[in-house]
Amino acid sequence: MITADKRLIVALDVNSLDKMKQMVNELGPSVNFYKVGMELFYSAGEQTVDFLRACDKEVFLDLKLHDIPNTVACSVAALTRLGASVISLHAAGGRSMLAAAAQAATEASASYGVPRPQLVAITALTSLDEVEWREIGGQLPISEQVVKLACLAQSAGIDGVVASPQEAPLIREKCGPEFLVITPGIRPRSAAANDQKRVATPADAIKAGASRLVVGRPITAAPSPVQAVEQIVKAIRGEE
Ligand SMILES: O=c1ccn([C@@H]2O[C@H](COP(=O)(O)O)[C@@H](O)[C@H]2O)c(=O)[nH]1
Repeated sequence: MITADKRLIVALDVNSLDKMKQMVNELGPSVNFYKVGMELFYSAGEQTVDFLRACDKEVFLDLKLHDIPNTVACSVAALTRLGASVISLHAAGGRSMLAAAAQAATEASASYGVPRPQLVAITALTSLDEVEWREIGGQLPISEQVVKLACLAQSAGIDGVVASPQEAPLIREKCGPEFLVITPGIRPRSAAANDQKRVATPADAIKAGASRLVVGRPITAAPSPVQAVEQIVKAIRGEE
């Protein structure tokens, strides 16, 4: 079995604690970073994070917070207590919301005695193409808006963004090497795109400057999830 690579985050998009445990046990030591999203968190709650932390796995809590500054800041404080390494919120919430969230993460981690989670801002969902983007009022091309939101998030004290690998080079150029760029929309050549529109292969995403890749169905729906992980990790390491 291949050694785990922290650049791969597996999305646990299932609807029960049992299904989550089954996948985590099946993948064993080949994966050390998991994403808990809305489906799993709303189905099974905090126990999901507790289980993963007890297994010594890192957690990206992808709840995509988007509300007024006070509500998001209080939610970040509550989630910080759970011990996730990364928490997401929407860049479109604006500068005040982003700054309040960053401050809440710092204060809550100190008061709960847990490491400060990294906050990442959702830019434009990878399921959107230019047509749907314009339909919701997008004025700039997606890539320009993504970079604009990344710069806004960075200047408000946010640690990184979630974006498509297609925008990663532009974000790197503007936001520098330390800024976290997490990319979903990852599809190995043989995998179906499903509902994703702005996609790239694992190798191309790394070359484009992604810090971490989020991969769900190409692993969790594969005939052998372990083999799928092995292939993706090899691609991340440039060994394919
Ligand atoms: O823009 C975004 C933000 C988040 N996601 C999440 O990533 C995974 C992708 O799953 P796949 O099965 O590999 O498509 C999923 O949990 C989304 O909620 C995203 O896809 N795009």
